Amino acid sequence: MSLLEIRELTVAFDQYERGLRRRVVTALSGMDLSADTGEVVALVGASGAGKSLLAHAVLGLLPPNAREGGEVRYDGAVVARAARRGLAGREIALLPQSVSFLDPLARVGAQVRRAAVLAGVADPAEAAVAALRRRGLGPDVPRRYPHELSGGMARRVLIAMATLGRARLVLADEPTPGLQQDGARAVLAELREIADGGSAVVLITHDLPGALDVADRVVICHEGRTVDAVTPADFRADALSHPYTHALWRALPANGFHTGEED
Ligand SMILES: Nc1ncnc2c1ncn2[C@@H]1O[C@H](COP(=O)(O)OP(=O)(O)OP(=O)(O)O)[C@@H](O)[C@H]1O
Ligand code: NI
Repeated sequence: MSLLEIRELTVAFDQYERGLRRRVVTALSGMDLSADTGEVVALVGASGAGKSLLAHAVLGLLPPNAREGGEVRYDGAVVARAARRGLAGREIALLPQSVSFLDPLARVGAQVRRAAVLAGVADPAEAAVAALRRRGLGPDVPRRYPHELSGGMARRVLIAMATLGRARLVLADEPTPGLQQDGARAVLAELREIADGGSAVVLITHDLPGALDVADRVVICHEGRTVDAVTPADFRADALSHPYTHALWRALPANGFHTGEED
């Protein structure tokens, strides 16, 4: 049994039109994903396929109008939605896709320190400064507010926050946009190291070549459901059976063909 096992996860949103009429919008219709200690599992799929929703569901972060079905198992047991929030920080670290996860009203230093406290590190203040320094963010950065950061700097702050503890599971939701190519490559290498050090990593990404480089498995989702899971070694035209995965393969730059499906 893997550290994280998601089975047939479904998510539907209740929406109210003109106040009274209720409409149910299905966003996830059956996502399966597992990730074990030592593994990097990539989750790929077009924009809107439901990747971030899956990550948020694991941490019980979906809004109250979201209805959930299926199972999320962590460390061998089904964990109910409300209890999953308690796993955030020390057990599970989220590297959020959007820099809007930063609190606009709090200084960067205070937010990184709070993440260090949640992660249970010995000296949170020292760990926060060290984590920022490690990302090339100098001594003036802790005093800044999020709006005083560039996109790339904000991304590095989020990476610092998600990696300063030793979470058993890291959910990295598109960790590389806004970073230079070298920086992006370094982040993927670091996620690989985190897995090799004994954590499980779920890497949500639009960078399929990057995913094929670092991941042990690539899970492919399409319109709210997982459709395929392949190892990078099997990501070859002659080994792929699912048509959507095949289309992703053809869309790789090396294979010279564009489907227009991906970003
Ligand atoms: N709070 C919400 N209410 C209603 N629908 C939502 C809500 N949050 C997300 N959705 C819908 O769920 C679907 C999946 O969204 P999600 O953000 O998980 O996609 P994604 O695969 O992460 O896309 P991207 O690659 O662009 O980040 C989208 O159609 C989105 O509009
Ligand atoms: Ni997303």
